[in-house]
Amino acid sequence: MAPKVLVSDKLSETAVQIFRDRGIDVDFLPDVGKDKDKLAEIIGQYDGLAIRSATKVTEKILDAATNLKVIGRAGIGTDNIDKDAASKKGVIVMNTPFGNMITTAEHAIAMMFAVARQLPEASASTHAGKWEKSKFMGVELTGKTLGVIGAGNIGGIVCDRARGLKMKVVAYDPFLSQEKADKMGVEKVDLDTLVARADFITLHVPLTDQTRNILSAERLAQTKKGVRIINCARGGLVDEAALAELLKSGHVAGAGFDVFSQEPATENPLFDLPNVVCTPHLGAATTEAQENVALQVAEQISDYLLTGAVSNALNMPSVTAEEAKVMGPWIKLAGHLGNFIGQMTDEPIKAINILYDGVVSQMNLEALTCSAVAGIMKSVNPEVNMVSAPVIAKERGVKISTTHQDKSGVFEGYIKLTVVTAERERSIGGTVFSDGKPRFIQIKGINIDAEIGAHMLYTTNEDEPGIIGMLGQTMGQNGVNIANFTLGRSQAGGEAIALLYVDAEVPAPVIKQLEDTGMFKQVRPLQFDVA
Ligand SMILES: NC(=O)C1=CN([C@@H]2O[C@H](COP(=O)(O)OP(=O)(O)OC[C@H]3O[C@@H](n4cnc5c(N)ncnc54)[C@H](O)[C@@H]3O)[C@@H](O)[C@H]2O)C=CC1
Ligand SMILES: O=C(O)C(=O)COP(=O)(O)O
Repeated sequence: MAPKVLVSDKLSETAVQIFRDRGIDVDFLPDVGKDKDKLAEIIGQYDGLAIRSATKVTEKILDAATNLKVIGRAGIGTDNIDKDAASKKGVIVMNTPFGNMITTAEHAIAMMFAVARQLPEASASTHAGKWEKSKFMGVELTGKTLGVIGAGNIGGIVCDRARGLKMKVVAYDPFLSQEKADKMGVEKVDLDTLVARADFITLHVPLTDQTRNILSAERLAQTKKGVRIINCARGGLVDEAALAELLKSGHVAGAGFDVFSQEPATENPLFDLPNVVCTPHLGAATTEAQENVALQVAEQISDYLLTGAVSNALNMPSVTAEEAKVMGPWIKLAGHLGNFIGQMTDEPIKAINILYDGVVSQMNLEALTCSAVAGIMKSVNPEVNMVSAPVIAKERGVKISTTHQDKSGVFEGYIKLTVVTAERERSIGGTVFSDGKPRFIQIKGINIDAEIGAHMLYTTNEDEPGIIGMLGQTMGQNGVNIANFTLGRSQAGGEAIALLYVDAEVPAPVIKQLEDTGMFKQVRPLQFDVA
């Protein structure tokens, strides 16, 4: 059945066309995002959701989204999505980090000019036939200092354009390296210095717990008299009430706001103040940007739903379509290795180590690790997937480490997974043969060669005669067909293991019968998702 996607915000119809062209069933309901009850009612039908900023993807919506696999944000900011809840539920969250960055940077520059020359008020006055030539005295941008808070993609473009306008640019961004700042021709400063020196301040940070209220009442009070403040990033970054007071007192000379703490904004302390230019979240509103983001988000969602390729995800490592093809069997192997250990382990896991050797060590290890961890967690929670597993593991305090080397010898590559609990350490190794089939090649340090089937039986015993006969006889008596049988024993002697690949789940009484023989140390039925 074709995957189904809901577009719940006003995206360009290009997105709808792309979904259709790619064979995806799409519902274009651009007003449903604003109606949270309706959205909760229908979201359960969809595998994918394409949104802008109007749709709020809350935990409640995610609870109702029982089939959802991916949320695609046609734009940059994802503060309207409960990403923690999405990750826990295994839903990938993607955005389109570059599609509207130029457009938004241009809007910030436009705001700066509008505020510097009071363009909206001068225009309204002229329209009204007033010709108030002496009322609208402006300031030049040339030679002024621009303080950029957040010098990422949009902030970086703003810096570039501002330098073209002959402004001095100072930037505050803890993740901006000195080398990058030098390359951009900006001075890297701390926030105290920025607010003390800037004639114009523009914000380009995401809204997070760290950035909320970054221009607080106290910070705003430290700004230079006559400063002009531009916010085309997110409402909630600036204390609007405090700014309104500073505008009224004349300390702040002007402000340009595209975003507000409450949106849609019908009331705001900044409204009706002179020299405050407001736009209704138009930062990304150009035909070019809207085409870009619609096209990108539709391609990304389609790629994921149809091929497993992941790009621009915020809660999952990227996997290209090419990688998805080459890595597919290895991702499956990592999952099976994890699942084997998960099914063998009844006590809490303290640490997971994954060794990647040979060809596999050159692959996208993050994705492989997510798959292995998901395999482990699946035995306790079948809903876990590659997105949610690392989050759940972290919540439980499980330490995950990886190592890689290139000396695999007989195999082109292999993965060895070790899990540590308070009582013991368990490990299993596997590889993928040229036929593309994942196999287990080492359990407890004992070499084997076992194909992986949906139903298996794992036994351990003292290495002594009669075991194979007992297994074969018991299975036969109970009508369990053995498709494959793999044995191994430790080189030092003493311990032996068997892995049986059986046609159906081994019933509990059969397990009991084997245990009652007293010939086995351990008898475990195992299931693997080999589909
Ligand atoms: N008005 C509009 O329509 C639009 C608004 N936006 C907003 O602009 C924001 C920025 O977008 P991009 O530049 O593309 O994101 P980005 O991720 O490329 O850049 C954000 C920068 O902020 C920095 N940063 C993070 N925490 C910080 C902190 N506490 N203090 C200082 N800097 C910090 C990061 O290091 C990064 O360099 C988005 O998150 C979104 O909220 C984006 C597009 C359109
Ligand atoms: O991309 C972003 O972060 C934006 O804020 C753009 O928002 P919008 O898609 O215009 O609702």
